[in-house]
Amino acid sequence: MSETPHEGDHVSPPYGSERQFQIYMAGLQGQLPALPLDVQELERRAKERLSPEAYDYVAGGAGAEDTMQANLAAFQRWSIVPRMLGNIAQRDLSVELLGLRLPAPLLLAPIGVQSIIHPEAELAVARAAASLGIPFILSTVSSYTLEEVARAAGGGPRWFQLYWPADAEFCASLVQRAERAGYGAIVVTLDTRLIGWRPRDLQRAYLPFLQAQGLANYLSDPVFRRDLPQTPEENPFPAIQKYVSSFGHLTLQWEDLAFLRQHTQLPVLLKGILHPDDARRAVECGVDGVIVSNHGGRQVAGAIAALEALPGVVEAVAGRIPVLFDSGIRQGADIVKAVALGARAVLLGRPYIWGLAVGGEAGVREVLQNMLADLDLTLALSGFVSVSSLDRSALVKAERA
Ligand SMILES: Cc1cc2nc3c(=O)[nH]c(=O)nc-3n(C[C@H](O)[C@H](O)[C@H](O)COP(=O)(O)O)c2cc1C
Ligand SMILES: O=C(O)C(=O)c1ccccc1
Repeated sequence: MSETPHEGDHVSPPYGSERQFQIYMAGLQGQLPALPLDVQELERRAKERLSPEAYDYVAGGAGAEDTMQANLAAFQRWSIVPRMLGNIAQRDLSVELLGLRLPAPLLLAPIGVQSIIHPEAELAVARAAASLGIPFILSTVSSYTLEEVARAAGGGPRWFQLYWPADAEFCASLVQRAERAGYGAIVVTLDTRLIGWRPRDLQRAYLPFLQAQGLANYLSDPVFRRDLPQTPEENPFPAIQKYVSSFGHLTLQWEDLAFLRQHTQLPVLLKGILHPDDARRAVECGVDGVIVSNHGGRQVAGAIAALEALPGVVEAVAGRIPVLFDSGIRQGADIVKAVALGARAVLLGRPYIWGLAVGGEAGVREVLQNMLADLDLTLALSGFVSVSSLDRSALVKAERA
């Protein structure tokens, strides 16, 4: 089994200017980038490849999708104020996170049921991430088992996202499998104990896991399988039924987090924190990190934009544990802004799924390489040589709406 990398042996991404140069030089040989660099254009290309229901499932959000849009708009309300004439020859995008040194303040967000996007699904994503030393967070509802995905990742860093099931013994089984398979942290997603009101999916009556998609970690689990009247191979419906009825653990409360500590040695992070009081509560519970996120606007229509929630959470946590961020990261400047507002690192969501749809493993890698290059150049041109030197002084609140 693979070891997760330790401090010091991270893969350094090449400078953004090197990637730029490669792209221009390849162009002289008549070879243009395989994927659109513009993320909206990339999404349009993905839409052409995907079934309408799979596209809408990924692209859509809760209610009138106002929070999903607000996530992007919030980045426009902060502006970088670049500084000139620093020495920017030597640059370092790396950050320390829970004992790991990451090549950049970037991880891949957990996204479920990727087999609706591409047959290689999470395996392709794991390989692409590992090739760059970027950690990925595997969803509980993955299309391949967490053990299969771990093998695909080789020695690449990986975390496991937990949808905490109602059955405690099954919950323990999942986290222990993740620990054995070399996942380096457990990310407990708190914002999706029920699925949000998503008009696009409801209009099509589309729920991927009702077609037994995304159940790999359930069907491969001895505890989950134990009391089924028939094996899932004989008849998938009892398993689907059991999955649906136990998915959201609606009576779970803060006190129950101690249960995880008793069943795993791994660091625990809470994903979906938006309120400063919840952030304080998380610190009091002894968790190792929080992720500010509104699930890409897929859960509570009308919820606060994730970036708007970030400063309040950072203040409440007061440096005691790392604060991560997702929901709306689309370009290098967005990472700069989130880090300047106090995020240790960010999670990339939908954009890598568009890369997967258009180009499989190579598509994901290209999206990541472009993101890293864009981040490096944006940082350097703003006058910074390291991610760790970014702070609020890099930003002003924009005048425009
Ligand atoms: C299609 C889709 C499936 C997702 N599945 C999961 C999941 O299984 N577990 C989870 O914690 N978050 C899940 N998320 C939320 C992402 O981890 C992340 O919070 C979100 O995509 C960030 O928003 P953005 O993609 O707009 O940047 C999913 C998001 C999408 C778009
Ligand atoms: O669709 C989602 O956002 C999500 O998190 C999810 C929840 C359950 C199963 C698959 C994905």
